[in-house]
Amino acid sequence: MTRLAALDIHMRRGGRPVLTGAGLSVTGGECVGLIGPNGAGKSTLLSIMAGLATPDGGSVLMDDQPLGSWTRAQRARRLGFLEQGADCHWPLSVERVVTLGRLPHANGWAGPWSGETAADRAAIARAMERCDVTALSGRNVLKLSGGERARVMLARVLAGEPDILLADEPAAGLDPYHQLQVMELLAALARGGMAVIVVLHDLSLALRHCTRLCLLSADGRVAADGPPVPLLNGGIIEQVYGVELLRGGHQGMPYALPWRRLDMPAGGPAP
Ligand SMILES: Nc1ncnc2c1ncn2[C@@H]1O[C@H](COP(=O)(O)OP(=O)(O)OP(=O)(O)O)[C@@H](O)[C@H]1O
Repeated sequence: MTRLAALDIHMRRGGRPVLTGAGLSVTGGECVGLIGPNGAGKSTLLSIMAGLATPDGGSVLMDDQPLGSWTRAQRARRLGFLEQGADCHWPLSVERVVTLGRLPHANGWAGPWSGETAADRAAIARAMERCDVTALSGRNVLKLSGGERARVMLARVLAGEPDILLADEPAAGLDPYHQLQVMELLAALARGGMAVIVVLHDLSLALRHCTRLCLLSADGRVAADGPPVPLLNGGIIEQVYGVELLRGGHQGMPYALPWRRLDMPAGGPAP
């Protein structure tokens, strides 16, 4: 069954149309890469699917029921949303920030850091380990590097053990090791049954780790939606981004590097 679906979404922002009939769905076991140029509406679509923005037209269904028919608490337990550039502005320890991710499960806690159950503590520890932030546990989150903080914010979402994860550029700002680690984690979560949608700008990460790609074009529509390799070979990605891609393969996996803007001469920029 489709776990989360956005159907025929229309949305205006700042007085102009951003999404013009976009649709996207995800089932358990899928890791869907949402790609497209800056401003195409990827974050807007994700926030609509998370129930944080109301579209001008179209609908969002969770388990085939309108998202609005689920209570806030039900949504919070099932839908994990990592917004673009998610951050924490309070001087809390890493462990406390991650613990906040358990709030949707806090049946009558006296406070956010008291009365956690063994299940809460296990989920917090697992999320921290998966995001490689266990060693940072006692550190003030405001004193971490940007990339460390990004991993803590992902751990906070995973601590809630959602069965749908919407992650907006979780690899942005991470070093190559942690980019791979985060993408391997998302792919593994999907293989374990989670429904994952991840916004990405790195096409090689998207090709390698996603089971499907959804390409939004600048006019706010879905230009293509399907398995990564045929999508890449079809040329639509290059057309929508306006770039030539340097394509290759390694160990049976494809990669694609932005090589040349299509509005530049074939030899590239003048020296
Ligand atoms: N609060 C807002 N008010 C006005 N316009 C907005 C607002 N939020 C987003 N927009 C506009 O909506 C369009 C889509 O923005 P969105 O953030 O969804 O794009 P995106 O595809 O995620 O881009 P990026 O790849 O740069 O993150 C952009 O043109 C943006 O300027």
